[in-house]
Amino acid sequence: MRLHFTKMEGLGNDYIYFDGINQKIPMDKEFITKISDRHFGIGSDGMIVILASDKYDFKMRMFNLDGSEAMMCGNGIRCFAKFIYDHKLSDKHVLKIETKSGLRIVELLFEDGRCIGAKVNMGKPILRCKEIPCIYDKEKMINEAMIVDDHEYHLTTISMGNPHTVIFVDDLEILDLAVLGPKFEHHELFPESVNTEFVQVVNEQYIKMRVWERGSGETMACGTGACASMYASYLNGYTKDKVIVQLLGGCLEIEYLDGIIMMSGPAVNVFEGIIEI
Ligand SMILES: N[C@@H](CCC[C@H](N)C(=O)O)C(=O)O
Repeated sequence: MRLHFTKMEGLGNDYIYFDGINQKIPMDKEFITKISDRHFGIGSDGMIVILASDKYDFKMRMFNLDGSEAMMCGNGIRCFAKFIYDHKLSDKHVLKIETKSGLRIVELLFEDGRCIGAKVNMGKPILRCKEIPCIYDKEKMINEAMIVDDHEYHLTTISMGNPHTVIFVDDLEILDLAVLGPKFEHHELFPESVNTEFVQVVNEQYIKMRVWERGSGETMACGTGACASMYASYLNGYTKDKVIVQLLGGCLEIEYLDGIIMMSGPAVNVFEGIIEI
């Protein structure tokens, strides 16, 4: 069987995109890990499938590098919307997309008639530990001290449809994420695991972030993680309600407006191809 795919990236957070409306896409762990492998496969942080929705315009399913399915993907949903437009699956400039964490509304951004990115209504950040889920004896976890591997970290835990814990640090560059990331990813506080963001506040409108994603490891960027980091910075009084988040792969603009988080950023095609399976 031959499957058409498009490799796309949002700030270097790259996924393999399949039109699952006009072709039947396998969604098992073996297939996803194989095509995502950077030596033996196409190479990516995971896979995203475009599907028909009975409720909204389209439905997104998103899988991490290890084959686990996630509820939401911020960088992925911008590319998802660009894929729909570029492949003429719809000519709408505002799309209603069904995700595992509910409806997300995406407005395409254009330059010289070309779709270059999107602005996404990322919904309400969730702080209640039970809903994240996070096993903690208080209702919320905002700047709570935790000892992990003999070090004290202060955690602010938020769901953006998927779970995130945000840790403020003085210097991002000295962190050994390959060692530190898995300690949080597999911590007993997080029964469904967690994405961990390490954040350095530069000023009230500018933060830097590195991420250890559950199921994919360190990635160049994480859209939901940037939203969680912006909201954690705002809640802890470090920033205003609109910030630029600088990630390894570039910048996102994140705003907290009327209880909702809005995210704007690029979406880029890398290449298209056919894979024989
Ligand atoms: N890179 C993504 C998030 C992908 C899912 C995440 N690893 C999870 O399992 O929740 C983004 O841009 O938001």
